[in-house]
Amino acid sequence: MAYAVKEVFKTLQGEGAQAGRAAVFCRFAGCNLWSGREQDRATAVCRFCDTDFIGLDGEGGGRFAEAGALADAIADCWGPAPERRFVVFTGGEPLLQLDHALLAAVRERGFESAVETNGTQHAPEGVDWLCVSPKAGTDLALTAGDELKLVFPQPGLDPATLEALAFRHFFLQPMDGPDRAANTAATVAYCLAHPRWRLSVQTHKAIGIP
Ligand SMILES: C[S@@+](CC[C@H](N)C(=O)[O-])C[C@H]1O[C@@H](n2cnc3c(N)ncnc32)[C@H](O)[C@@H]1O
Ligand SMILES: Nc1nc2[nH]cc(C(=O)O)c2c(=O)[nH]1
Ligand code: SF4
Ligand SMILES: [Mg+2]
Repeated sequence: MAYAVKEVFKTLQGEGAQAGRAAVFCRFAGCNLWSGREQDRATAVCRFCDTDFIGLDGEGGGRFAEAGALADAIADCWGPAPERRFVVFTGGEPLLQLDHALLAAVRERGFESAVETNGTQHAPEGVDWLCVSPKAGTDLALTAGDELKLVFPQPGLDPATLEALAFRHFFLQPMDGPDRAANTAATVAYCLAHPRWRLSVQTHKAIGIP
């Protein structure tokens, strides 16, 4: 299996329950809910995406012919530190490409793995930390995992409809964009009124790191 990767970079996980933890981010190219082209945004299923996931031209990006080669690139990006090795597979939609061979290859190199997914695709066995971020107008294939992280507010997707799902953590993350300040205030108010939900701030944006 070959992998199309936009970028591989090391930073701190900015979001959710693992926020603050050093991680290599492997960002796969492509998504099933938006082409990634600005001219298609208004008609896409997912219209608020904050990410460039088109092409292979980012830092550390490229086409990797097999799992071992991509896992080597991830390990090189992490560097020599032996403890708490952590890779976050994201995109684009990582579950269009992530497979058992790649999960096994990063585990062999000492990594815990996490996935950031829109939840519309099934996940291979062996993901250590599954973060599902549902999108309005889609059907969830993944209804269990470690954290559910809903971008808020999304017209047509009431958080209450997700509360019965089998996740350990329930986060609301303010939708970034022109209305970020108002969306943050609305998210704070929702968490205060519905304590099942916790606020996830995109801390990397707040402090200006990738
Ligand atoms: C770029 S997505 C890639 C992974 C996957 N396609 C997904 O949607 O979960 C990574 C995370 O950023 C979130 N996200 C995307 N655009 C956002 C925005 N404008 N404001 C806040 N979070 C956003 C997504 O919901 C997801 O949790
Ligand atoms: N620092 C940092 N944390 C993140 N957590 C999820 C991200 C993503 O784009 O999937 C992301 C990202 O792009 N940067
Ligand atoms: S599903 Fe994820 S990667 Fe795809 S457009 Fe939406 S936020 Fe971006
Ligand atoms: Mg991001």
